[in-house]
Amino acid sequence: MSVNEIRFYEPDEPYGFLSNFYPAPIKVDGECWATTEHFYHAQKFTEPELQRRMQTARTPCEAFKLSRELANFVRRDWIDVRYDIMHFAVMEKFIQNHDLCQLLLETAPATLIENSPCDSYWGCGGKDDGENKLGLILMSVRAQFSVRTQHV
Ligand SMILES: Nc1c(N[C@@H]2O[C@H](COP(=O)(O)O)[C@@H](O)[C@H]2O)[nH]c(=O)[nH]c1=O
Repeated sequence: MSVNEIRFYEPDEPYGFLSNFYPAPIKVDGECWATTEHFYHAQKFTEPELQRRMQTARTPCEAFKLSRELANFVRRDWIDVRYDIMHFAVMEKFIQNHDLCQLLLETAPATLIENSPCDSYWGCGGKDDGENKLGLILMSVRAQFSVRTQHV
């Protein structure tokens, strides 16, 4: 692995704080979410009851699995809105968790890559040719915080 590149995936591995499964709580419109993963999956649903089930999932993995079991109820425009929702969630994660924001800034200028063998949209995918959208969002958020820090 090049020093110019940081790969992350599981929350308990090195750089695991970059994962959405990492326990970094956020509060949105007065509602608390244990991880960005809980929040992200809840946004797939319009029914408050289903959102609640995501919010109260015991682990991010449980929210992930539950959202797949409820695939028939996912909002129709999900593919169109998921990127912006993820960007919002990741931004909030680092706005609201200052220690993690500092760690994120310390990863610069490395390229951040979600090392997911099974996700070629959010991660690098099995053949390392995925879109790595989560890594791109993290770098975009890092750049925004970096600019803010320079102007303080
Ligand atoms: N599957 C996975 C991670 N990948 C995460 O799964 C989410 C993708 O959800 P979806 O858009 O429904 O396919 C997204 O947050 C992505 O970063 N991360 C982890 O630590 N462990 C996992 O097992």
